[in-house]
Formats: sequence, C-alpha cells, structure tokens
Amino acid sequence: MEQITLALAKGRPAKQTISLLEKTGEHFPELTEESRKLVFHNLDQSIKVIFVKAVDVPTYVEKGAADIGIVGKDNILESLADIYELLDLKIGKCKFSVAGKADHHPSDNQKLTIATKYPNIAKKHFKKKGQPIEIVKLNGSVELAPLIGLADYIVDIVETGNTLRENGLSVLEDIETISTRLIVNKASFATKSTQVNQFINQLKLALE
Ligand SMILES: Nc1ncnc2c1ncn2[C@@H]1O[C@H](COP(=O)(O)OP(=O)(O)OP(=O)(O)O)[C@@H](O)[C@H]1O
Ligand SMILES: O=P(O)(O)OC[C@H]1O[C@H](OP(=O)(O)OP(=O)(O)O)[C@H](O)[C@@H]1O
Repeated sequence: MEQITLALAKGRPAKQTISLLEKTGEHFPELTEESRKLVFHNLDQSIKVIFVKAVDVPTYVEKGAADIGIVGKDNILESLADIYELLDLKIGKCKFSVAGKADHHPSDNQKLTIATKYPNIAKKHFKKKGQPIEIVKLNGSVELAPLIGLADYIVDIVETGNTLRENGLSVLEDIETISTRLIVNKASFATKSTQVNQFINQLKLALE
C-alpha cells in the first residue's frame, strides 16, 4: 500500500499528539517532542511523520506535501486553506477572544485598531459585526499592545486567562473555541482513501 504522510504541528500540543499516535498502536521509534529530527517512520514504513511549524501545517496539507495534518483550529482558520477537517482530537483546548482594558472607551464610529497574530480571523469577526478595523499584525506578546497604546483591543488565544489577568486585561467577547484537529488533503482523501480512513479510525479508537 502507498505510504501516507502526516504533518504534525511542533509546539504546545505536540507532546499530547505524540502520545495519542502511540495509542493507535503505530510505533514511531525516535519520535519525541524534544527530538531535532524532522522526519520519522512507523515500523512498517506505511506512515511518514513530518514535524513542521504549526502555522505551516495547513499549507503542507493543502499543497499535498502531506496527506494528513494535525494542528490547532486557530491555524486552520487563519490559513484559509482548502482542506477537509475530519476529526476533533479534543486536545490543545483554548478559545479566541477579543480582549482589552476594561476602562478603555474609544469614541463611537471610530475605526478600531486590533493587534493580533491572527489577522484573517480578526478581520472576519469584525466584518460580521460591521465594525471597521485596522490590523496591527504582531508575532507574540500581543497583550502588550493595548497597554502601550499600540491598539484598542487584541484578538488572541485565551486558555487559563492568566496572561490577560497579569496584564490587567479582560475578555470582552469570545469568538470561537479551539482544539487540535485532523485535516486531510482533498485529493489524498480520494486517491488514498483506504490508508487515510484506516488512520482516522485508528485515531478515533485511541480517543475513546
Ligand atoms: N494557551 C495557549 N496559547 C497558545 N496556543 C495554545 C494554547 N493552548 C493551546 N494552544 C494551541 O497550541 C498552538 C500553539 O502552540 P505554540 O505556542 O507552541 O506554537 P506557536 O505559537 O506556533 O509557536 P511559536 O510561539 O514558537 O511561534 C496553537 O496553535 C493552539 O492551537
Ligand atoms: O490564557 P493563557 O493560559 O495565559 O494562555 C494564552 C497566552 O498564551 C499564548 O501566548 P504564547 O505563550 O504562545 O506566547 P506569545 O504568543 O507571546 O509568543 C497566547 O497568545 C496568550 O498570550
């Protein structure tokens, strides 16, 4: 049978994803969160795992460089990639929220400035509300922006809420819940349906 390629997101949820993979009964010698290797195989070489930056997983899958991807819903939504999302792995749980200083009151009809690592998600959210915004794209420490007057509000991931609290910010509105999902390349879903479905079923059993 033809090999399938699985793109795994590096970073926060990687450890849990790897232990879930081991529970499917497939064994990947050398695959650990700490490893500096980027390509791994299971024992019969039927599955190739590539370790890529989370934001890049939807691109690998959309372009067919990977048949399957395991990545956060945040990265899927932001990428706008044309892929199938087939399974919720129920790990890496957090949410997207709008947050800001409770005492910040921009005047009505003013264009709001929103700082975020996720411009597409922020634009879509405020467009739906009919609120004109300007985006300040940041790559981290987003919570700083409202504190130093770089933005009115932020759109960011909230998990425990500690980062907001410790910076005197609060959630103003929730946008969407996030968790780690399994995505599939559209062509692979047709041409490698046996292998793809078998892998999804193994994962579903591991999730029970
Ligand atoms: N508290 C959280 N903060 C950020 N991401 C979280 C949180 N909880 C779960 N996640 C999930 O983890 C993923 C991010 O992991 P991580 O922060 O390690 O990656 P990254 O931000 O892409 O890496 P880097 O910060 O090195 O660029 C998110 O895409 C999201 O799906
Ligand atoms: O609600 P909490 O549990 O505090 O988690 C949310 C925080 O974690 C993430 O940041 P990350 O640690 O990835 O840092 P960075 O985006 O600033 O690099 C996210 O962007 C929030 O800042």
